[in-house]
Amino acid sequence: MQSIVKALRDAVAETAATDIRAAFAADPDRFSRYSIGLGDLLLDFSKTAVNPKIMTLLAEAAGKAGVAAKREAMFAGEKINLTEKRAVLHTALRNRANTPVIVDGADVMPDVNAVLSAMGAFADGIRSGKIAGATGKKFTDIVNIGIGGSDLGPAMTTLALAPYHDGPRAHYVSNVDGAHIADTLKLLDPETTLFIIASKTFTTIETMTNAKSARAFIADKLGEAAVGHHFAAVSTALDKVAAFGIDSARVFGFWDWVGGRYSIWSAIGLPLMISVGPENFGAFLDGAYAVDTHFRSAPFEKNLPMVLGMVGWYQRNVLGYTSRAVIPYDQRLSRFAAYLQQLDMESNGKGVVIDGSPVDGSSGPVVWGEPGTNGQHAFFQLLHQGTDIIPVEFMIAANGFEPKLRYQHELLMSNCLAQSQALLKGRTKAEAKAQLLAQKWAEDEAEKIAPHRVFTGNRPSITFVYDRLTPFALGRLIALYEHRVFVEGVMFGINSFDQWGVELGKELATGLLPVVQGAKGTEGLDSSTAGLVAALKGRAE
Ligand SMILES: O=P(O)(O)OC[C@H]1O[C@H](O)[C@H](O)[C@@H](O)[C@@H]1O
Repeated sequence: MQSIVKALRDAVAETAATDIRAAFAADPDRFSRYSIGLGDLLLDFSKTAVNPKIMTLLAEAAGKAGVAAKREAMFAGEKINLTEKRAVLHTALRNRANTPVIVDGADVMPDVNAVLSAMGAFADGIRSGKIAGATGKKFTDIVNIGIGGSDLGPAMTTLALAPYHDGPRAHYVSNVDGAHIADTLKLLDPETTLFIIASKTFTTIETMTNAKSARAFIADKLGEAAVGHHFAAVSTALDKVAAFGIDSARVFGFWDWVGGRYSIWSAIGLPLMISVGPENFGAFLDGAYAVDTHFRSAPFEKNLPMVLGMVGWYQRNVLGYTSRAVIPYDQRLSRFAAYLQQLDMESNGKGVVIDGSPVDGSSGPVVWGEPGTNGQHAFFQLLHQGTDIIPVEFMIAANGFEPKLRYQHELLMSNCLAQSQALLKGRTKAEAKAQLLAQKWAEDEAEKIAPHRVFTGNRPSITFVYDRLTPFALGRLIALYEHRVFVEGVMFGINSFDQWGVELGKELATGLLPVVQGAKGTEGLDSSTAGLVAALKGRAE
């Protein structure tokens, strides 16, 4: 891969690829050349440092790394998650064609369909009031207790699809900090609250601890016998769920071939389904399926996940950009960056390639972001004038859900476009000075102040445009990013589907609990950790 990285670096230098402004000036067709679509979704990557030579080399790099063959291995259920010896089949969960998907000699689709229809029946029952609380009252609130992949997906999507929300209110408790569950329960009536305990492993300490607090909330107010009416669970570990005491009729399973951060399409999506109804949940799956089909069939230069992934890899590994900002101009996508942080950074933040040797070059970038326009009034300063180049990914719908507030949507759209335009265009010192002079600044002062008002420009961005944030559009957007992570992971040569990097901290926390509780001393700890334990103890009331 290093030879192609070198070829790309040479091409960047020879073609002055990072002078994106000049590329626009030289080519009036640049937008149509470097924007591609899928249905109403448009991906404009013309404001990145690509040109014909770079695109040819990126296609060659993808070919050399075997991206297409590895993609097919994933879809076919091969055990590409080698360190956990598992298949990677979140795509089977939205395989709307229902074609067989074989794992260990058996088709997984009958099980996938059975869980989906059980979820649908349960969601309908909760929504209609047919399934009610212990005192016969209809559920007005559901509380999902989960963390990581068992929280971020449903929490992000429930917020994103608020206009479709006609079921009970949905709340999400994830943090082991008692403040989270306490603040949530304060608002709720136990008689009308349903808890969904979501955990792939059903061992995660945060979730198990919050689940016990929720259990006490019901048992204390309504009695032990009421507990069964107020709990449901989602997990791959059905034996552990049974041990917790949740009735098997209210347990929705999934499988070890669904990674936590890829599980929104599984029963982990139950709170979303209860919120927006099974039909809208189906449309959400349809959107993802449309991307799956496209990813497998579209030619490289028209393939959205391929292009997004290869441009991302190029920006990270060839151009050396260390982070990327995801800025939806869509308030309802305000948790999208948090969701992508797990999807991308837990998948591609790795130090070794598949054979265990160190990554040659870089692996995944830091992913971060906040919705626009808010980000503009906070950290955009650094995006425009900071010393690091940070590629930005904008997203904007042509239509909101508030026709009476169309003017606000027009402001939103113009701000989104203005930001990518400003990043590209910049402002020269001469322009800055001329502006100051026009504002009647003295010549010598204008000369001194002008550098502060210079924008280098040529800062890359990608923009997504879509009709409206429907369930279908949301499913499509998430699946697009999932496959982008896949493409980049193949290019980095890593296993995107394990997460060993989260384990050490968990092990150490288990060891530190008795120290924090005072049952064990601080001997053997480094002096910082021992000092911090003492500082906390010294302040405990
Ligand atoms: O669903 P669970 O088994 O409770 O896991 C919840 C989360 O915690 C783990 O530490 C992993 O890092 C995540 O990938 C996972 O989504």
